[in-house]
Amino acid sequence: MLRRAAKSVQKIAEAIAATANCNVTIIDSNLVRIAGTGPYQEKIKDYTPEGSAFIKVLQNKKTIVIEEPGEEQTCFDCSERNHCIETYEICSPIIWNGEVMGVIGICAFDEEQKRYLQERKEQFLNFLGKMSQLLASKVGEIILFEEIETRNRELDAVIQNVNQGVICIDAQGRITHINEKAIDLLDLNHCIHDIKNTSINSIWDNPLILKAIEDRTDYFDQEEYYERQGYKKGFLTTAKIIYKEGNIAGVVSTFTDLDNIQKSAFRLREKNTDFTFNTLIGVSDALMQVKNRAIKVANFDSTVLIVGESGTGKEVFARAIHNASPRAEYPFVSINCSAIPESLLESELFGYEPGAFTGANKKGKIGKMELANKGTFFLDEIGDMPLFLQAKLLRVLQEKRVTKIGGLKSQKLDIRIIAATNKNLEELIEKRMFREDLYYRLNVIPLSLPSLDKRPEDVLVLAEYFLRLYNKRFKKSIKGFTEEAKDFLLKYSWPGNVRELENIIEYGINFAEGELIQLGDIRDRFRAFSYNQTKSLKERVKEYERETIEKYLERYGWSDEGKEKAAKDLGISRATLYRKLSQY
Ligand SMILES: Nc1ncnc2c1ncn2[C@@H]1O[C@H](COP(=O)(O)OP(=O)(O)OP(=O)(O)O)[C@@H](O)[C@H]1O
Repeated sequence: MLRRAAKSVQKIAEAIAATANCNVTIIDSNLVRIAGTGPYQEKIKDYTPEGSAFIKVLQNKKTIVIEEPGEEQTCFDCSERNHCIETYEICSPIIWNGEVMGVIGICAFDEEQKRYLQERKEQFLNFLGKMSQLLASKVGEIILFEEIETRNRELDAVIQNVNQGVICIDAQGRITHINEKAIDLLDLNHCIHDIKNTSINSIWDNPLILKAIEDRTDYFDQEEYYERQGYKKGFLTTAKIIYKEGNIAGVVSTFTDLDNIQKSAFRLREKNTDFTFNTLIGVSDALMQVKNRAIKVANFDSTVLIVGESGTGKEVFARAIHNASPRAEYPFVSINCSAIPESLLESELFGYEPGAFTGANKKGKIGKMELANKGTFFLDEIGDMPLFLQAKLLRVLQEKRVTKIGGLKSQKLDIRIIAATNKNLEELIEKRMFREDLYYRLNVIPLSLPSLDKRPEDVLVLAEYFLRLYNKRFKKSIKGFTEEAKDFLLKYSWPGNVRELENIIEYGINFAEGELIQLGDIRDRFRAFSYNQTKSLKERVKEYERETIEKYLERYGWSDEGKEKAAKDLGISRATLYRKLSQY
């Protein structure tokens, strides 16, 4: 420690030497001479003689006075005993935090100096004790300062390298720290004046960091919008107040680009459901025609309305369109209008401000439409949207702005809309259950997905595709299907379309024991096929489906939770279950 403060230690040694009119030497706890005056100056950095009195001072943490150097017992072990040039010496330990960090020695080299020290021995003992304390605290201070400097540099490196904007202000709102990322995010790169020490107000109108001071409250993950000279950006901000003795000393604010959060949230969420036109399987003309149309429209922002029976692939088409569009880097957010209770659908779509209604989350909520900003918003089962929301949705689509429930300010929206339904919207319009104006707004590019029974060429191609998919997922290596099983798959009417086919292949892979999936491995899934000969296949499947759903709901209960469990066990989405419930 003494070595780290060597320059200051030498200065203190010289000051003591001048006062005492003698020479001074200071050694550290490793017996290395750190400072010295007179003959000891040239011995700085050398080790002190072996067995010298310094070792005893270090060991015993006590001052030693050597009246007759070389003659006293203290000197008997010293390697320099016979060549000692000193005539008198006082050695005192330097103690810091209870540890000896070194020894300070005042030495006389002639009789005059000896007498001078001897006569003022008590005074010098006292003086040396004080000097040791001073030295210890000085060294401690230097080391503390060095450590603070190192921590500051580390902190600065962290602040500069985090992928978030960081701004620190003092209690008066003056910027004390701002990192490069913040400068980038706030578009301040071309600012000529130094931003540090200026008021935050001069670059940011009404920022959350100042609100934290006003409200004496920390803010966590708040949405905030920055606007300056035509440049606009949305952030997710956290502001933390720093207190000193109960008073606000400053605030540290960290903020992240809302766009990036959406992108990464989207990446995390969507990783496993990355559908592209390449993963849209099918060779039939009927499918290829819609696929080609979809590929053509993917590049443009036009609204798409996908119509098709349940399980025909409406959602995968929507995802493929999104992934092939310039919006692919941004979120694909979907909402199923029939799976969410009417009362919640509005807040799911538009979000709400803090305290908008009783029972609402205190922090408010971002609506799904806003979450989809810059990306694609998929409105599934649009035919099930209640009329009052249809009117609101229409307004949002017309104005391209959304207002949260309980909010006053509207937010600009840049989203592409893809809607889907398995209902006949024209019929719903006639029954006054769907707004005609909304229908025309959505039906810009209609895509009609053919049901699987209209494209038998796709059945085996899809079956092979799902076989590969689930082989990989379940680490199996089933090679294919027996002729009998293939024949059966081709004859079946597929009321549940591709989803049903997928479920059956997954089921078959679970039960197959040989290299090929046999009819016996999957027949159980078509139990309706084997009885009630007077009914058509479709009717029998429906009957079986109804019975199965009923059985599961009897088991789990008809509550929302029960329905969720039943849907999970049955391998269908909650939306499909609700639809089937109303159908049956
Ligand atoms: N052409 C296809 N290629 C590969 N997989 C497909 C295809 N069509 C549908 N699927 C699969 O079938 C299942 C059902 O598809 P999807 O959910 O898109 O249907 P949907 O029409 O939206 O159904 P619902 O109306 O019930 O919501 C999904 O697991 C999907 O992966």
